[in-house]
Amino acid sequence: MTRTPVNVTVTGAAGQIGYALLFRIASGHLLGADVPVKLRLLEIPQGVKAAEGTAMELDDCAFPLLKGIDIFDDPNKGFEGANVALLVGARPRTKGMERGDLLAANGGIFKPQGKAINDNAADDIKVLVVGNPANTNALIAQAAAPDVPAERFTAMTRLDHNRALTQLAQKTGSSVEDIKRLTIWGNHSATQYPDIFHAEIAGKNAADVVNDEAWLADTFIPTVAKRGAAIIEARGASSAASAANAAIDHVHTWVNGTAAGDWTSMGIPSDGSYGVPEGLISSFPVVCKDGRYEIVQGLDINEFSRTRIDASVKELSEERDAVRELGLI
Ligand SMILES: NC(=O)C1=CN([C@@H]2O[C@H](COP(=O)(O)OP(=O)(O)OC[C@H]3O[C@@H](n4cnc5c(N)ncnc54)[C@H](O)[C@@H]3O)[C@@H](O)[C@H]2O)C=CC1
Ligand SMILES: O=C([O-])CC(=O)C(=O)O
Repeated sequence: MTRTPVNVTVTGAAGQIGYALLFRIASGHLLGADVPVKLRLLEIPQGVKAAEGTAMELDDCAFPLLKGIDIFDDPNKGFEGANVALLVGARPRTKGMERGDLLAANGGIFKPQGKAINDNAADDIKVLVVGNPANTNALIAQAAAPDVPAERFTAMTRLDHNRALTQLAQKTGSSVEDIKRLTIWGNHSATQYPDIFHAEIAGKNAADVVNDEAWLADTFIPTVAKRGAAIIEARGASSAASAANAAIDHVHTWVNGTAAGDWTSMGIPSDGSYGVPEGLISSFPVVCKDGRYEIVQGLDINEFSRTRIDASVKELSEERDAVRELGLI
C-alpha cells in the first residue's frame, strides 16, 4: 500500500540550520525510512531565492521518499495541511538589543505563525520550536493557536540533552548509548539544568559513577549550559548541524517513541509537575509512545537539583511576564 506523504513545514528554510535539516528530512531520518514526505518551506521574501536553490539541490539528490517541495513567504500557505512544523526561522539577537527587544521582535514572527498553524494546519499537527528564545517563542505560538491542543507545541532542548550525554560519556569513559535517563530541566538558556542524579551508565547510577559534585557544579553544568556560546566563539556562527540533528531526534522520538527503560528531554507545556507553574513551556523528562509524550513522574528531586530547576523556571516565568506585558500572549 502506498502511504500518503506527511507534510512537513520548515520555517527559516534558507538559514544555516535549514540547510543542515532539509536533506535529512528528505532522506527519511525525521519520520522513518518508509515514510514519504512533502516539504513546505517558509521564508521571508528575501530568503525565498536561497530556498529555491536548496530545493534544486534537494531535487538533485533524487530522494525516493521526497514527494514534493513547495516554497512560500505567506505563513497561511506555508502551514496549509502541515502534519509536522519545525519553526526554525527567528530574529537573532543583534548588537545593542535588549532581551525585551528580542522577545518583541520574535513575537512578530511567532504570533502570526501560531495563528496560521491554528487556521491551516492538519488536525494532527505537531510543532517543534527551534528558533530562540525557543521556550517562550513556543508559548507565543501556542497562545495564538487556541484550537490546537496545547501539548502539540514543544520547544527544543534535545541539543542540550545530546550535549550532556557526550560530556558525561567523556568524563566516565563510557559510550553514549550506555547512558539512559538523563534530564534537561527548564529553559533552553544558560539557566537550564542538566540532571544526572536519575541517569544510569550501563545500569549504575550516574551520580555515583561520577562521584564528584565539584565537577558536576563547576564543569559539567556550565559546559552544557554555555555550549551554544562556546560554539559561536569557536565557529563564528551558532551551532547548525548539531541543532538540525537534535531537531531530527526530537521529532523522531516524539513520533516513534523512546526506547524501553529510557526517556528524553523536551520543552513542553507544564501540567504543574515538579512545581513548574502550569502552562510554562519548560523542559522535562518525558517518555514517548504512539505519537504522544508523558512527563516521567515520581522522581525524587534533591536540594542540589531543586535550586537549579527553580532558577531556570523563574527565568521562564519572567519571560512569560514580559511577553504578556507586550500583549503577545
Ligand atoms: N533550540 C536550540 O537548541 C537552538 C536554537 N537555535 C536558534 O535557531 C534559529 C535559527 O538559526 P540559524 O538557522 O542558524 O539562523 P539563520 O540566520 O542562518 O537562519 C534563519 C532563517 O530564518 C529566516 N526567517 C526569519 N524570519 C522568518 C520568518 N518570519 N518566517 C520564515 N523564515 C524566517 C531567515 O530569512 C533565515 O533564512 C536561531 O534563533 C538560533 O538561535 C540555534 C541552535 C540551537
Ligand atoms: O546559543 C545560541 O545562540 C544557539 C543555541 O541556542 C545553541 O547552540 O544552543
